[in-house]
This record gives sequence, structure tokens and C-alpha cells, in this order.
Amino acid sequence: MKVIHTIKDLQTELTALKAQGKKVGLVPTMGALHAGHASLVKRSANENDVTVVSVFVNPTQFNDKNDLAKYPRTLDADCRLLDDCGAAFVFAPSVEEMYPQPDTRRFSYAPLDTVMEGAFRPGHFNGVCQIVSKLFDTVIPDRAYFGEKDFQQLAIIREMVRQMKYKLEIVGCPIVREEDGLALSSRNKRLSAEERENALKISQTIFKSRTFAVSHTVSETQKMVEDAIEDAPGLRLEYFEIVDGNTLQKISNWEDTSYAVGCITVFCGEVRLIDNIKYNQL
Ligand SMILES: Nc1ncnc2c1ncn2[C@@H]1O[C@H](COP(=O)(O)OP(=O)(O)OP(=O)(O)O)[C@@H](O)[C@H]1O
Ligand SMILES: CC(C)(CO)[C@@H](O)C(=O)[O-]
Ligand code: BAL
Repeated sequence: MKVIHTIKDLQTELTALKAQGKKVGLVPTMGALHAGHASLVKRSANENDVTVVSVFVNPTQFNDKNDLAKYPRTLDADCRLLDDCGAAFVFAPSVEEMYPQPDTRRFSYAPLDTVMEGAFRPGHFNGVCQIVSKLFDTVIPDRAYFGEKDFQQLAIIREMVRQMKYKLEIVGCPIVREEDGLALSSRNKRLSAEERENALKISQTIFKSRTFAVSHTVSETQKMVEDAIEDAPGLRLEYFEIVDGNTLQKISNWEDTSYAVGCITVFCGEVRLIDNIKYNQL
């Protein structure tokens, strides 16, 4: 496995491999890697000849400076994990390498990017699309892998690929959870022991809502989740929305879609955690 810091060096390596007909998989990450990322990298390594993992804390997608400053950065440990997962290249560029000038491009995929995370983190998805498109243009992968934990991000990237006519396959990968149910997230590293315990209520509540949903309406299910999180110690609900998994628009009745997804964002102390649950698998 090679660790590469410049676009030019990465392209030199990849041009030679592509000339031999090798298929390239890309896994974009912001580092502080865990078993969720490992599942994406292993899948890519199984499905492609060469896997590139980018590790880059992308400043343009952070609307909260404190969140950017506190984002965990653990490149040495990340490289050890990636070596074990079958990555061929770790692409770890500097901010100047990715943004030699400010990126003034604007990406808008309304209404996908105006709801939920788009409403609470203004400019976030514009920044995600800026960096992901730069990575696609640099690597020109055959496949790119994204986690369903960032459910809205996955839908927006699929739409960007469709509209910009990128010739690559987007592979969505299931959420990897701790044994007790908490979705793995790099931000979990910032939780104190007490906050970690409180955070468990997030996955417990949305799992419970799947059973509850069988015999209750959308609005009753919505209220059950809201009440449970509001009553839970140390948690502050930002939003919980039950949406159509394709359009990301709120549904009023379960019959409105065969693909309902509940998306939740909760502050656990200062740490903002997201999770989601599919209701169509009842
Ligand atoms: N628990 C998980 N299961 C599956 N995929 C995941 C999981 N956590 C992150 N991913 C995916 O890994 C990729 C990189 O995510 P990222 O580096 O932001 O990590 P993260 O753990 O989501 O961090 P955070 O949510 O704290 O920003 C994204 O496609 C994301 O959806
Ligand atoms: C896709 C991504 C790596 C872009 O910075 C990031 O949004 C993430 O980690 O989900
Ligand atoms: N996993 C999404 C990256 C972010 O929260 O900025």
C-alpha cells in the first residue's frame, strides 16, 4: 500500500494500472477510520483490482468551525487499518492541493439537498459535491463506495453522478453498528463514557420505531421517536423525519411509498450524530 499526497503522483500510478485494464474502486473518507469504513474498503477490494481510499477532512463541507477544528485526525492509525483491508493507495492531500484557489462551483440538487442535513447545515452538500467531484475527476474510478449511514449524502451523490454523467457506479453500503446498536461514526470518538451511554438511546429508539410503525400511523411513529429522544438524558433532537427513500420528501401515510426511511440527527452533548432506519423491511 502506498500513501500519496499529490494529485499528480496519484494520477501517474493510476494511469499505468488503467493501461493494464485494471478496475479502480474509490472510497472517499475523512479519516478517523473505523469498521464502517473498513466494510466499504473491503467491498471495494473484492470488487475491483485497485482500491484508492482518500483521507481528507474537507473544510468546504463544514458549516461549523468548531466541528472542523475538533474533527479527529489519525492518519497513521488509518493507514494501518487500510493496509489490512486491501487498499492499494491512500490519498491524503493537503487543503492547498485540493483547493489551490477557492472553489466557486455551486451544486444544487433541490429538493434533495434542501431538506434535513441540507436545512440544518447550510452549504454542507455543496462542499461535499465539490470534493467528491474533484475526487472523481482525479481518480476516474469505475466504482465509488459510500455508506448508507449518510443516507441523504448517498442520494445526492447518485443525483450528481446522473446529472454530470459520470461514467461510474455508485455502491451504497449498509450501516455498520456497534454490538449494542450505535451506528459507527468517527465523531463517536469525541463522546465521554456517559455520553456514549446516552447515545445508545438513538439506535434503540429508531429500532423500536420499526415495530411501532407496523400498527401506527406515520405521525404517531414520528411523535413516539420525538418524545423518546426528548425524554432521554443528555440528548437533544435536531430532527427526525420519515421520508420517501428516493425523493427524501416527508410522507404522510405509509402507503405513500414502499421505501420509507426515518432519518434522525441528535446532539449528544456537543457531538452531532446521525442515523437512519428503513421501514420497508418490516
Ligand atoms: N457506520 C457506518 N457504516 C457504513 N458506512 C459508514 C459508517 N460510518 C461512515 N460510513 C461511510 O464512510 C464514508 C466516510 O465517512 P466519514 O469519513 O464521514 O466517517 P463518519 O464515521 O461518517 O464520520 P462522521 O459521521 O463522524 O463525520 C461515508 O460514505 C460514510 O457514509
Ligand atoms: C464523502 C466525504 C468523504 C466527502 O468529504 C464525506 O462527506 C464523508 O466522509 O461522508
Ligand atoms: N459523514 C459526513 C461528513 C460530515 O459530517 O461532514
